Amino acid sequence: MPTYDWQDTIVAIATPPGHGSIGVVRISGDQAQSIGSTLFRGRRSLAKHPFRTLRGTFVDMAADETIDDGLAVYFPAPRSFTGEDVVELHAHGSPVVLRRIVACALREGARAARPGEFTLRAVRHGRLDLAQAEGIRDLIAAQTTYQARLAAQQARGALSTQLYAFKEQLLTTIVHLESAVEFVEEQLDTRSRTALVADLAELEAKLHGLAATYRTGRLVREGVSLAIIGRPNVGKSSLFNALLDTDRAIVTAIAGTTRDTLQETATIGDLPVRLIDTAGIRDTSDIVERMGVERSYTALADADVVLFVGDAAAGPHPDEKRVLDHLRQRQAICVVNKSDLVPAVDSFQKLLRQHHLDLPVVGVSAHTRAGLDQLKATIQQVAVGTTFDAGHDWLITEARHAAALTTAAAALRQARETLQAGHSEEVPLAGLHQALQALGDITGETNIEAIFDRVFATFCIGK
Ligand SMILES: Nc1nc2c(c(=O)[nH]1)N(C=O)[C@@H](CNc1ccc(C(=O)N[C@@H](CCC(=O)O)C(=O)O)cc1)CN2
Ligand SMILES: Nc1nc2c(ncn2[C@@H]2O[C@H](COP(=O)(O)OP(=O)(O)OP(=O)(O)O)[C@@H](O)[C@H]2O)c(=O)[nH]1
Ligand SMILES: [Mg+2]
Repeated sequence: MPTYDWQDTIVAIATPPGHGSIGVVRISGDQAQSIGSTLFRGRRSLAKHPFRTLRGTFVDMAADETIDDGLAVYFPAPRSFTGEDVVELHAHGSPVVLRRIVACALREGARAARPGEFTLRAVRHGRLDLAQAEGIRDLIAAQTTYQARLAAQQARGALSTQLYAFKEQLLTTIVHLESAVEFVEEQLDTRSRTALVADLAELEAKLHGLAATYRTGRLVREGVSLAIIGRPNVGKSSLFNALLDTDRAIVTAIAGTTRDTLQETATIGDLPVRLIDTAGIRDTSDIVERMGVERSYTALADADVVLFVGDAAAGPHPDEKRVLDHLRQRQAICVVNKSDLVPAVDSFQKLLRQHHLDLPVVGVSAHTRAGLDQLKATIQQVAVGTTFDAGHDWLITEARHAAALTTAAAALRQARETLQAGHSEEVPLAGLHQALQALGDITGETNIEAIFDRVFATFCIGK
């Protein structure tokens, strides 16, 4: 566990690695201004012009050489992102230049920042809570607009505000019970016990409800894997390309074209999706094709959602039976491709009924793109259910939060049951304090270094 050396002045490149039009080096801590002023030479001094974008040059004192020319900004504490003195140096986006500026700052007494350390300091100085910090991290990592929106709301405190309301409610109950413990004449009568029990049951249901959104929230965060399975030549690779909007996979009229699985990521609706194209499933003596077919079965087994593709022109085929046997108890969709040639949704519905499978069937054409929108909507529905955008105020996207909410709800239940059973107030109080602590863990109020270490290890350096 690293001990936090809060006195150090830290430095890091804040922009992504690689060549760009500009690049930013950020310095935070007591010495930020003096180190920044040593490095940056302009007509106007940083110290005397806070919050101003100043023009000047970056110099390497030891080599007595100008490194680059650029801009610098000084944010005096506590009016900065970290709540400490911060200096930003905006140079050209050359990794060589940026690394050299960092090296100069290190020589002047700064220390290289660890992952997430700027944000950690913002939390430490009360500029953000832990859940907001995680929101910033998730915003940076977001792959879909929906993920970004959710993460930005969390960064602005949307989750923290809800938790705050829960904690207030818990505290009111705690105060009520504590005073019954303190003053014997304020013993709880049966009526107020009943009212408290009802309040706790309501709060417990809310916590459970919020924790339960993680099922969907996890998918929003991690995405779903989607395997495209079917007989050779039904148009799996064509469908893969159509869903990706590229010519990623090779398509030919020859059955057995795809030999190995291919993976690409895409966004379907609001979901990040990992699409997997597979080799057509059939008996074959070709050793390469046979290995491909084995991989198709593995992809079929591992996928969150299976697209079972049939050929409308060819109609249902006896060989399809072996694939259908793998679709029981699975999240799957029957896709009838080549529907531009002949409509065949009915005959595939019949095939499924014969095998006692109840799957949605969607007719599409990878060629004309007809039915693709309906297919995408069906994928989203099968993956996350109908609840996706139906009335969630909020989605929990973080396992840590879901676990803490579940712990809190369990502690509340214990408190409620002991209160109801007529135990003395100390017993339910212990549960209530436990619940309060679990909710506090989410926003980092409890300041447990172990939690901080785990969370901030998932940040990038310079953030
Ligand atoms: N150049 C730059 N852009 C950035 C950041 C940054 O650090 N630098 N951010 C970092 O992730 C985000 C913005 N976050 C920030 C939050 C607070 C303050 C800040 O200095 N707040 C002062 C107000 C300063 C003023 O308005 O005069 C304060 O609230 O007191 C700056 C950036 C996104 N864009
Ligand atoms: N008319 C029509 N033809 C299609 C459609 N989709 C694919 N095809 C044709 O079907 C043939 C096979 O397409 P692929 O996408 O390679 O089929 P596949 O299922 O990946 O085949 P394997 O990789 O061999 O398993 C090609 O000639 C495609 O042009 C469609 O929607 N309509
Ligand atoms: Mg193929």
